[in-house]
Amino acid sequence: MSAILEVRDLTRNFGGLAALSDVDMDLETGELVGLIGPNGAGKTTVFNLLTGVYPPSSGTITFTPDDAPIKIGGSRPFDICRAGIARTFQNIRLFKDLSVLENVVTAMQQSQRYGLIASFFHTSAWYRAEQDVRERSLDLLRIMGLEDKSGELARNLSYGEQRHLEIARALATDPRLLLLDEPAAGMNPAETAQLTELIAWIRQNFKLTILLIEHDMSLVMAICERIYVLDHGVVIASGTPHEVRHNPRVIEAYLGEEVTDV
Ligand SMILES: Nc1ncnc2c1ncn2[C@@H]1O[C@H](COP(=O)(O)OP(=O)(O)OP(=O)(O)O)[C@@H](O)[C@H]1O
Repeated sequence: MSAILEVRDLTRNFGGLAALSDVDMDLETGELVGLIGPNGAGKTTVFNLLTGVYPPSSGTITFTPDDAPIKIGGSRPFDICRAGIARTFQNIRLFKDLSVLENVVTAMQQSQRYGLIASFFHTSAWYRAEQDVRERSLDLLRIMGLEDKSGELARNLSYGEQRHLEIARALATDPRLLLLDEPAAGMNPAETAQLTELIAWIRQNFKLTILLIEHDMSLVMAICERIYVLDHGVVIASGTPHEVRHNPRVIEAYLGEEVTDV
């Protein structure tokens, strides 16, 4: 295995607040890694820096999807997405007034390169490419269990279905590294169990590396090979689920009874 992501001394300040301080993190290609910590620990800020929402105050992020390392700290979100990092959001972000299928199609089109002339004159090559995007989008909806809903407006989906659609949109950009921000938030235990299996399946079949923020410990402990624990912007522990849930610093910081019970 080789490192697909190497984060060194990552720091982000908001005014006087150190949201992240000197964070180091390594992801091997193909790993499924959890990022946990109490509210306000800095988890989403890690995702925001990895996807270019904010530049780091200092530190480096090196993404190596293939052989050539890419320094992404400070790059634009669009370029980072093109390089192969996709994410979902804690607060679902969909085009609520587009159909389910159109939501995936628009995400997939972002990562397509049409020639200006082809898209302006709607050449036959353009039509073929559009058809291909539509078919691959339907395939993704099938995988996410949303095929029957492809014509529905996104706003009419249940909360759990909207979370599945977000993942389909992220997969549509053909990522190498997928960042999932609380994918099970708002789901009941049965939905969470189903999602847990789906995430493991996606990782395996799309040959993805996944970094997962999640408060639901049953999901984290079930599928993550390694876990990083943040508290007040600092990595206080990392290791296997077993190591992390028995780490006194972690228990004290936030997990307490919940993790020892898992
Ligand atoms: N754009 C911003 N401006 C100012 N402060 C911010 C900004 N983004 C995050 N913060 C602060 O940085 C800290 C870390 O926030 P972050 O959202 O990364 O935490 P989190 O671990 O994802 O929390 P939660 O589990 O509640 O989502 C918090 O104190 C938050 O208020």
